[in-house]
Amino acid sequence: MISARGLSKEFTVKKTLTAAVTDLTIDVERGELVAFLGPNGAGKSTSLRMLTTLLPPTRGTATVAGFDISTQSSRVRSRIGYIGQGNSAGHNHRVRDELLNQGSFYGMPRAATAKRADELIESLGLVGLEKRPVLGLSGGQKRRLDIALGLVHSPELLFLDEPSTGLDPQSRANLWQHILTLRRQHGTTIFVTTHYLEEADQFAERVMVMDSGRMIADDTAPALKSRLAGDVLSVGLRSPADAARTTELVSASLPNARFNRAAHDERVLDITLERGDEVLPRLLRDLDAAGIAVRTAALRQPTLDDVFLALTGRSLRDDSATGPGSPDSATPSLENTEVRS
Ligand SMILES: Nc1ncnc2c1ncn2[C@@H]1O[C@H](COP(=O)(O)OP(=O)(O)OP(=O)(O)O)[C@@H](O)[C@H]1O
Repeated sequence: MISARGLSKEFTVKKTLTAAVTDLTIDVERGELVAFLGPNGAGKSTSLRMLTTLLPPTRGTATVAGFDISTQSSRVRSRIGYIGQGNSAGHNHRVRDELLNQGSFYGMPRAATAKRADELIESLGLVGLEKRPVLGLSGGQKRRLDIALGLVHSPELLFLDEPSTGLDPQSRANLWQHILTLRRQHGTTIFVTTHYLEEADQFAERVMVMDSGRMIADDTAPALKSRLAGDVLSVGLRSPADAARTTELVSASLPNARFNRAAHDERVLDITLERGDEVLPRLLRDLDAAGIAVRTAALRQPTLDDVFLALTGRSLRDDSATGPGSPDSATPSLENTEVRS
């Protein structure tokens, strides 16, 4: 469904060159659900915009749904759905009319559009809201309408750029249920960017991780976790100095262990290691013998954030903490900047 080779995009703003995406080479099979992860500014949206023909690549090639993104862009567009960040602006059009308009935009016959609109209203939980102006929808309802709009022309492939950002946990869970149902019913290939690692872990069968414009991992979540991240032993100590002594002591006996201070509390040390369950009792004895008091100790299975930490030495969670749309997020402020590519 997607085959990209060396896809790259550079922007020049005020004579400064930004390599937003460098050498993106991926293959996505029909029916796959792929989560595309990365911190703010990693190049996820730019990749999506190239694959959806919205942005011409600086270098490289790609075919999407069987057609070349550069030379056959209208054929690509007619076969894909793209739901960008914050698609449905608040306006007075009614939900069902929006869907009908979208159908005519794609040149669909009116009767077929009406049938499709009603199917989508049903399957995306918008029944009862058909005549409601878009302005009057909740955040979760708007996102579901966005997805319905992206699906009117029955695309084989759906690109979703951070569909659940800004939604409360319940609406996020609900949105994902709809996405999964669509996929089950129609076999739609789904390519989704998200800041929520748990979502990628739980729902995607394949995870791609991007950092600084480059793809740094591409596998199933369990494979990435077992290959790149060990168990994480989180030890709560009395002081940052005790955390430093613990780091020294543990690294002497476990040279492969990796250490990370919790961002929220300098006294909490996360130790990434293998066979944490076997190591924990011995480690507690050693710390006790060294006179280091342990306040708390918890062992957990690795997460995708641990994978990112292992790959880059940074936490994806910390990088993403600002979230899109926040003052610290570079991309939205550039959205209207004129650029030369
Ligand atoms: N239109 C543009 N003009 C100039 N630079 C841009 C433009 N769009 C993106 N960039 C830059 O390209 C890099 C990648 O941005 P991109 O939006 O693709 O990242 P992202 O991973 O989608 O981030 P986010 O998670 O915040 O949406 C960033 O350094 C960004 O500032």
